[in-house]
Amino acid sequence: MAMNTPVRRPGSGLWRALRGSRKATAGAVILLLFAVMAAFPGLFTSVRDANALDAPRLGPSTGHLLGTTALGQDIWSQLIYGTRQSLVIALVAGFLATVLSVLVGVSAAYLGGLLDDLLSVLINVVLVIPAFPLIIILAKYAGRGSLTVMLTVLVVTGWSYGANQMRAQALSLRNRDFLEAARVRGERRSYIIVAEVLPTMTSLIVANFMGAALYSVLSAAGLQFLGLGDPNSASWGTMLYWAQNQQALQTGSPLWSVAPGLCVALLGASFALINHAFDEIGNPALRPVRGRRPAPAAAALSVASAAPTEDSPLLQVSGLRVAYQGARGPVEAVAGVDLTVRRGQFTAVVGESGCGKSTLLFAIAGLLSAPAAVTAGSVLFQGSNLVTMTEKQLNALRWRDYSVVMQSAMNALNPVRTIGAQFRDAMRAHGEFTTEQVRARSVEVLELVGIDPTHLRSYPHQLSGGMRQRAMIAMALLFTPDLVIMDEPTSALDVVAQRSLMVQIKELQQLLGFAVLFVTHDMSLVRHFSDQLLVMYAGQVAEAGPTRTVFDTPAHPYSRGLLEAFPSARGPRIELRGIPGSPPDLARPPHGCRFAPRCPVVEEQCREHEPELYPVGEVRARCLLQAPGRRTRPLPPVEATS
Ligand SMILES: Nc1ncnc2c1ncn2[C@@H]1O[C@H](COP(=O)(O)OP(=O)(O)OP(=O)(O)O)[C@@H](O)[C@H]1O
Repeated sequence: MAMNTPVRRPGSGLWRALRGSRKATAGAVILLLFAVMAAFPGLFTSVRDANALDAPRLGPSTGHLLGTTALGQDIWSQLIYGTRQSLVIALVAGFLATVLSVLVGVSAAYLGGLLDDLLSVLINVVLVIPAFPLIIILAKYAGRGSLTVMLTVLVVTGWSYGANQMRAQALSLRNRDFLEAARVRGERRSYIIVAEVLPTMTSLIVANFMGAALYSVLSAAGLQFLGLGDPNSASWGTMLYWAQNQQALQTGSPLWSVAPGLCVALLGASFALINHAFDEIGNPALRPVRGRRPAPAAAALSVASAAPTEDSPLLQVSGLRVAYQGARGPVEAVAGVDLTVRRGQFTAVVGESGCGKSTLLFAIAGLLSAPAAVTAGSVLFQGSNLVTMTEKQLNALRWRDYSVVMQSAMNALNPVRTIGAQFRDAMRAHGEFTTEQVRARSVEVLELVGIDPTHLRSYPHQLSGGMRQRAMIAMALLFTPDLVIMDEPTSALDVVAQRSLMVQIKELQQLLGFAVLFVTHDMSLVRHFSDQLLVMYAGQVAEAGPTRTVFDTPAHPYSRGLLEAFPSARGPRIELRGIPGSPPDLARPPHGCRFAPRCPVVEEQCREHEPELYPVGEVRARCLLQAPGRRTRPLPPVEATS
């Protein structure tokens, strides 16, 4: 079963996020004020009848705060009494349109098949019809004046946009592990939709309600202004209609027009603000993140780019340090890593969870986002320092010269776009290509990874996990880059699919000649595929060297511990031991050797002195037992892998 990133469940987190949002607070305050006005108009005006007459066209005074209309009605009172109808239209039409959106969108996505096709066509047809002319026609022929007709018209024209969003969201949820688990548990379909799917869509549903309410308040005011509502009703739109009818602006009564217009705008703004706040909570990509690509530290900037020569390495990482700024101070997840990758070389980075592998990869790919930042060191790729590049410069290189394959293809592929459309986007982001060129290249790379090109028309959920990951690899090869960076691309697959994908990556690498930087916590996976191995522990390189040598004669007790933690398919049976304890808290790494608290061969000196990377034959190991001038004691070969 595929492991996917967790889905936001509603709960205290959602409300905490809302309380912290200035947009949501401002919107809620305005909405609350209008709600109080609608419920208790007597608190705001002493006039009991908004149609009571006084002298016409009076200016603002203490008796008539905003003056009077052409008939002599008090404008302020009309405004207060008009709040109720405008708010009721917004809330009722918004609610009904949202219910319809959820029903259609979620049913289409979850039930699939012919029903999905039919409902999708319906949604798209309603979406492309220009809404306002349709509203005018419907309102005119359905009968002018009735509030029920107005509400019906607003709901009929206002549900389709939301339904499209609901369908997309439900589609992306459909294959999530927790829904799969609910199906396996034998839960009924309707129960899964109500109890499992809908709660995860809370923020989207509320955002949609706010959007539909905004649409209703503006459309209702527009219809009433055009005279398609009840001209005797108390509402802001009707006030606008009469003000326009009696030429308020031209006859010296501007407040008659401006005041209801302002109220419509304010109520609309309150819905828009809350809507946007929910959008930001549901979609973190919308949040304004300052320092999304953090400025590199001065130490990093000081490393100049070097002109590449014939035999200079493809990638040269030197003294790289990356820290996450947390509430308890910085957490150094990458603490001075050196790494060299040559053209066509397969380099594997291994280590336990939390030792800094992914952070290292993200730093190399220029994909770090706040609170992580490179604090020192350089990443020379083809001679240019990626650390000091701007986002624009990185974008020009990324995908053309180096590409990145993420851990879970289900999350990296857009669930509502076909594979072909996503390939096309990736190509067109890097140059001008005709439709034929895009198609030809897409077919070519899909065939390279062994997927039938007809799947260019498939959506991600129509492919198996292995096929999705292969499609991601095909996308990474669109421009035949020199380096492909892979972050545990096989972790969501079963062992058979894992092995077949690894074989395929190796074959492609040999065919096309690109280098691979591959992160995994499973050493056995890369044994037969990688040329060099980088064993990471607590943000540092524990051991680095040719894969074969590290497997045969590990020079660091941690490498040895990792090797002893998995069984060998061949060779004698041995007891699997693993490594006792867990990696240290990187906010407070231990003094001396970071591995000392777990090391089976620890000595007193290890707790006092921090080891460097010492050369041991073909490899380098960060172990004081291997330090020149100290005791050199190669660890015995690991039986299980011999
Ligand atoms: N957002 C964050 N804020 C603070 N610290 C973080 C954050 N993300 C990661 N870290 C720290 O960085 C360390 C390294 O994390 P990283 O994800 O790079 O490890 P990893 O080896 O790739 O683990 P895994 O195999 O589980 O992905 C973690 O142990 C944690 O202390």
